[in-house]
Amino acid sequence: MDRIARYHQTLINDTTLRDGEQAAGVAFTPLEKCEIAKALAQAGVPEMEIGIPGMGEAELAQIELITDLRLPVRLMVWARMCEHDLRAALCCAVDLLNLSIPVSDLQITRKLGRSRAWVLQQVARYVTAGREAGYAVSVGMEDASRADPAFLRQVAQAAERAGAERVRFADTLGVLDPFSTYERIAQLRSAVDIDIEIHAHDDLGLATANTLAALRAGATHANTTVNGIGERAGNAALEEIVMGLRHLHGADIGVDTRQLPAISALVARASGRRVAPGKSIVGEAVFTHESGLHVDGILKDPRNYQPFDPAELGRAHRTVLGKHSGSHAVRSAFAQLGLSVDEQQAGAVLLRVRAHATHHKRAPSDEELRGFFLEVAESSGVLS
Ligand SMILES: CC(=O)SCCNC(=O)CCNC(=O)[C@H](O)C(C)(C)COP(=O)(O)OP(=O)(O)OC[C@H]1O[C@@H](n2cnc3c(N)ncnc32)[C@H](O)[C@@H]1OP(=O)(O)O
Ligand SMILES: O=C(O)CCC(=O)C(=O)O
Repeated sequence: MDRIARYHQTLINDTTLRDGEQAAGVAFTPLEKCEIAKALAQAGVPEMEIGIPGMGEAELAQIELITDLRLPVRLMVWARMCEHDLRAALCCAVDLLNLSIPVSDLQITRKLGRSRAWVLQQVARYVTAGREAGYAVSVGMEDASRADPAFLRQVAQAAERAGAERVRFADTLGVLDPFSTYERIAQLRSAVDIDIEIHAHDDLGLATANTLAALRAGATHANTTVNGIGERAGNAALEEIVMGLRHLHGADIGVDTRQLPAISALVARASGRRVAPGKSIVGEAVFTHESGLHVDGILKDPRNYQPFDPAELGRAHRTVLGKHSGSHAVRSAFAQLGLSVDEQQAGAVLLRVRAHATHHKRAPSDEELRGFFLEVAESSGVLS
């Protein structure tokens, strides 16, 4: 299959409701979980990881509320490869079990106190058990990025032999870059025929870049979270992956991007994690322009300073006046207020705008701009 055709098959598995909720201090109410699941489904996200059954009754009840919604999406739950978690997971009416096991020598020995041979046995045993119970199974390879690549291949092959439909390559600590991600996923791709999901963390700010690199190398699924929330620095952001695939890889994966800002706001409210103004795609300020040359360019043709059309997100460009404004911006701002200023007056207003911005650290209001206009007009004798 050619590269473009493959990207069009890329599927999002959104884990806002599992890894997203693992962000320290985040705890969704059952209603919030349902609202987020509904919003994601409505936007066309095809698959979601919705919780951890092994956490007990309350989490199981929340999972059931979501499965009862009968959303047109595949649902997954996360479980360790142990009897306790498997038993709990088998209570869930979901399509997919993600059965997780650490695969780096460090975590196998220092966390589990086990051996590689034990890991391979667990994979065969738990994948078989999940399949026999009638579920599709993904094997979550925790800390895959720090694992010996040869052993990782063995784990993935054991998963495939036992009937798993997918392996999840977890860069648990966000320690890869796009080049190393590409190599690791390409190696895995040549070792198994089953689906490969990339789960990238953002500790070095590379989760989105690494996810896109993994997809280019042959991963079929991308694990994302809304606003990139998740453990520590978080995960690859849903909105970045969807827009990145569209604009960098020419692949539209069927997610309605106009719904992303509202979903971002919903998750920000429910998680208590505010979205930074400059957060790509969904940040409040990412289509707001102040700098003189940029505003001049935008006014002449928005494409001069437009990585993509904000209308794709149901958003629009906005210009504001501030310390870095130029005369075209000033004259345009006044024209919008129905006031006309000449070149010289624009220069005089600009000095006031700069002083105002430095002092108040915000753009002047319309009222304040009218005040500047009057001051400048008076001092230039227009109103005398
Ligand atoms: C990288 C990731 O994000 S993986 C997802 C992690 N998510 C979470 O931890 C959030 C939810 N977690 C929880 O609610 C709880 O931690 C539970 C319910 C999963 C487990 O709780 P508890 O049993 O009380 O113990 P605790 O949280 O300390 O778990 C540690 C145990 O799990 C074991 N363990 C860790 N990962 C695995 C695994 N993939 N397979 C089997 N056992 C595992 C540890 O070795 C340790 O076992 P030990 O007691 O024999 O030393
Ligand atoms: O094992 C998995 O499914 C991945 C778990 C996870 O969240 C991680 O490793 O960061």
